[in-house]
Amino acid sequence: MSDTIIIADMTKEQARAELARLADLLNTANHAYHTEDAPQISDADYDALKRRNTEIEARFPELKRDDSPSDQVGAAPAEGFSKLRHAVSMLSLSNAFDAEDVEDFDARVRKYLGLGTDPLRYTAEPKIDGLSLSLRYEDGELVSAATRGDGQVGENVTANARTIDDIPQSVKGAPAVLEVRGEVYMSHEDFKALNTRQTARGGKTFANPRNAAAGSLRQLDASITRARPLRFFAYTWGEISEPLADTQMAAIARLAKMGFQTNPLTALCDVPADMLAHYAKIEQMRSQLGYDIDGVVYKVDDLALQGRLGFRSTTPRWATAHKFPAELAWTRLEAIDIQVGRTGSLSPVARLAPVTVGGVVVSNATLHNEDYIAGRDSKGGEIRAGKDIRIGDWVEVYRAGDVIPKVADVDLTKRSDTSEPYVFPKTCPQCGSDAIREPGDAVRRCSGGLICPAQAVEKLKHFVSRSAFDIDGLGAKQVEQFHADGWISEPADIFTLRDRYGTGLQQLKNREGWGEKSATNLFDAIDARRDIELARLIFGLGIRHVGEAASNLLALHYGSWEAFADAMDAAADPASEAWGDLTGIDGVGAVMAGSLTAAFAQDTERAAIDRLVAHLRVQTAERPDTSGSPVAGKIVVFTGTLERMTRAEAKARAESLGAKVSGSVSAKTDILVAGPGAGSKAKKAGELGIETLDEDGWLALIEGA
Ligand SMILES: NC(=O)c1ccc[n+]([C@@H]2O[C@H](COP(=O)([O-])OP(=O)(O)OC[C@H]3O[C@@H](n4cnc5c(N)ncnc54)[C@H](O)[C@@H]3O)[C@@H](O)[C@H]2O)c1
Ligand SMILES: [Zn+2]
Repeated sequence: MSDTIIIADMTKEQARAELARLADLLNTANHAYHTEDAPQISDADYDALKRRNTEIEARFPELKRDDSPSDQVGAAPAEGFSKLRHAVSMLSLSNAFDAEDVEDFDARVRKYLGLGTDPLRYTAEPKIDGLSLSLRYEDGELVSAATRGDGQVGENVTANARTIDDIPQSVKGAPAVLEVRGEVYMSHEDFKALNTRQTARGGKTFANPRNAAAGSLRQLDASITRARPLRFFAYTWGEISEPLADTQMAAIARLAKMGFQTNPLTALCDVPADMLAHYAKIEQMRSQLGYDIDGVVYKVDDLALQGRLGFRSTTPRWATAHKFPAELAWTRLEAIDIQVGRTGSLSPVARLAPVTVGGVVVSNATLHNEDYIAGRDSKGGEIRAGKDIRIGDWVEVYRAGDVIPKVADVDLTKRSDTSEPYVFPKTCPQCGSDAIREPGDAVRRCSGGLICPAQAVEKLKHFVSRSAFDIDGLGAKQVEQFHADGWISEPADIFTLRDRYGTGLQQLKNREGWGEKSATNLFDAIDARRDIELARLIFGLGIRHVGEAASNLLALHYGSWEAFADAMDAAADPASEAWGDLTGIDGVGAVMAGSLTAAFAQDTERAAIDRLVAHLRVQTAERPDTSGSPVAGKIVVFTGTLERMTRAEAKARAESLGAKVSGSVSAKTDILVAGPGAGSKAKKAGELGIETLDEDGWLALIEGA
């Protein structure tokens, strides 16, 4: 908005045109945010536009439009939902952005009430970044649930609300009519897991937990909402047949007693300084809460005073939202380090002059890969308007949810004339081997394999990780130490540690952090892992593309280490039957198969695997006992969208019940499980007369098995 006119200099005509432009922009933004759950601009930009609109209206009150954005709350209910009219409107909140705004709020309230300097109490509580929901209970039973909509009429989401664990179906000790209001939100952990699941099944991912919560609650099909882990905090109420209490604090305590979740960070404040102190405390805790908040809400505690203060057109006079500054900051990029991963990937990391972003000190940020640094996406398109990132640049850093900070922008006006574009290394900084970028891969990789110390350490860390060998007392830290001291350089070395260093325990015992007991425990824990499940061994090898789920599939398919290793050798020839058998496993594609056979065919890598296996007794993978399972031996195909489990979960569960999961429908197929959007497979199954179930039907079939 660099070319916008300063409000003080505006003519009436310019103001009229500007108000029209802002109404248009804000309308579009509201629709994208509230109706589509997919904002097109940042909240900070939206707030700035809205403020500008208010300021122009304040200077030219006669120009205020009938459809002024200042008089609007949210957006009208979306098509498809039935509508519910709120008995008491659901409004927005006025905003405060700094200490002065908070003091002004207190002064306004006092003036309105004619309180002078008499004591006045407020509550202060986190502003949850989700979407508001109104729950209506009649005689203690939940009868309806509605979103805010435009404040007067919301969307009927009763069936969806019933799927949320935090929302009681019935409450004891409530007034005959009780509308409980609060925020539906999604935790960071659940948000991440949801996006992972969505990616795995090719569904849409969400930009942030708020969008995910809104998109999940506002579903026409409640079974989708059920599959999404939503949560609810109660913080206010609508229509009530009798008062809950005399104060905000006591009313919330009563809701908590009825079984609603209420926020534990709610505090009573006697003066604005207390409010600011609580704000600072909450801001400090923000990154550890596990869910998104975007500010602190202050409310007059005395409900009689709330009643006297009442409402403006879109906001109560007795409350305000003190917003956190955007989680953005500018700082200097001091260096770019290259980290080498387990599979040799070279990952650039920005080393930053330390800066506080949203209450947390940040000194590193990810730069993803060389294209990202150059200002391009993986398809060669421009990002950041094509601006590249150079050492010495001033960069804008942001945090989204609780993930690693990222670099959003570069300030070219502060770039030094002598700076040069960053040259991404073409050799591995750890071992000097060529770093190669395969066509179609965004990542450059070290070709050094096991001679690369960085890859070796990462491989060792992976080897001892939870889903692999999971050796008690041998975590990432110990592995790094042992590797740095030359005690271990490959997994096989772990199993000779006792022979090499255990005599008298002198050496290990003398190391920092180790005593005789912990040393003995470590050796024993290592010995206990000489008996290992085939799936853990396959996963522990750390072969690229071969994850935990695939390792389980491979173990079940081949049964024993010998059979597996022989098959990998034979499958080196893509014309072989073994290759066909390998790629025929549902869940193993050609890319994974290629990666597996290459690892076995590569001499040094193969030798290291053989050295490891020589120390192990690999258990044969037992097919689970499936006698009595209704689907044992059946060939099952999944198609369409599954809403209550991921495809991988569905497959794993079916296999654990003795079914064979196949990727395509044929005359041999016994059951087709078809979710919404099932296409040709469902049609074919119909033609072949194959039993077809929906997801619920399938779950009912295997229930209790
Ligand atoms: N990026 C965009 O395009 C876009 C568009 C529209 C709105 N927005 C954003 O949405 C917000 C404006 O929407 P709004 O009208 O809902 O105002 P708001 O979010 O600033 O405040 C009102 C809402 O706060 C919520 N809330 C959370 N915790 C609360 C608590 N403890 N007590 C009381 N209320 C609590 C309630 O849902 C209430 O409806 C702004 O943050 C704005 O940036 C962004
Ligand atoms: Zn290397």
